[in-house]
Amino acid sequence: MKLYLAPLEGITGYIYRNALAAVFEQPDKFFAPFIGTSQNKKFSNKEVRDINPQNNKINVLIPQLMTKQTDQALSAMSKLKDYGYTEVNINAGCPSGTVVSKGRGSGLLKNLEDLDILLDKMVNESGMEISVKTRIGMYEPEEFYEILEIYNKYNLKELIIHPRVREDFYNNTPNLEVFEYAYENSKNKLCYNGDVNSVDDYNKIIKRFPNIDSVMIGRGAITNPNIFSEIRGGERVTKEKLYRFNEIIYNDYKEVMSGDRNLLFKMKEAWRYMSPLFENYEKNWKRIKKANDLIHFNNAIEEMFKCDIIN
Ligand SMILES: Cc1cc2nc3c(=O)[nH]c(=O)nc-3n(C[C@H](O)[C@H](O)[C@H](O)COP(=O)(O)O)c2cc1C
Repeated sequence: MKLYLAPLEGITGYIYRNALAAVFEQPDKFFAPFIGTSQNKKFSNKEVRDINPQNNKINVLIPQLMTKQTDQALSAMSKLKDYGYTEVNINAGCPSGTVVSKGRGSGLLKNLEDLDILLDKMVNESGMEISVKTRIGMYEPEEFYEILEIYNKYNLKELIIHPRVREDFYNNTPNLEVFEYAYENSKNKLCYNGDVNSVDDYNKIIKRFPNIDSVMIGRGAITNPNIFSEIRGGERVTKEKLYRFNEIIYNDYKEVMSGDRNLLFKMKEAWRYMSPLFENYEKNWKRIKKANDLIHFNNAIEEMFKCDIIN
């Protein structure tokens, strides 16, 4: 079973990915947070930094496009090819209002004719392999039956399913019945994504769906970046490794970010997820959240590291 790190915009950029790979066992693939397309678009400096292979000291990176327009998609793909990429992932899952209103992300699932045309061009004219990361619909899980018919028309590298509808955002629980329908009817290789936060969660998924090809983990891996190793039978995450990981992202963000405020914001975002790994974390997480300068932040982190890791 292959393991993937999900893309998390604002969190799993190249600095984060490199630190994960330097300290912990790597997943089989990392997916980069989305790049949005637009007319005559040049990649921004930030986007180039993120996907430039020279900046990515990890085994495999798959770039992701947030797109609706075929001409824009093809143009972005040709640039990605110039960086040496042979595979691209399409975002058909993002639930954000500004994205969906433009018919992108999970908004792609509103108009299946357009989705069909987009996939046709990307699969047949780009010369790249295409994978799709999809939700199961906009409003109702039953939408997925028709959506799967579209995906089944194409030879995708893989189909990654986060079995929630757009209206769920991140609420409710993943719909495993609909995933089961995909398991029985997808012509493409399947990857499961959604709420895998522990080795137990992972085992439940692969017990029920033993023939899937891969499992993608997002928030569970941001909370515990050692989760890939633990799933493969490795030891529980240690404080020493987390300490090193924290040090690396702190120093590397510091180098590229302008101003302490941005660095603080970035580090707090990571610790929002990581804090619950520690016993009685609430008090120290509050201190981290409240820290308005780096001295207070670092003191709060030192206090957090005095606590044990939960088992
Ligand atoms: C802060 C945040 C940013 C995300 N950014 C992206 C993104 O850029 N592309 C994408 O396909 N999904 C994105 N997602 C969705 C995740 O990749 C994943 O599908 C979702 O969190 C469910 O998996 P999980 O329960 O393992 O986290 C994002 C989710 C979060 C919480």
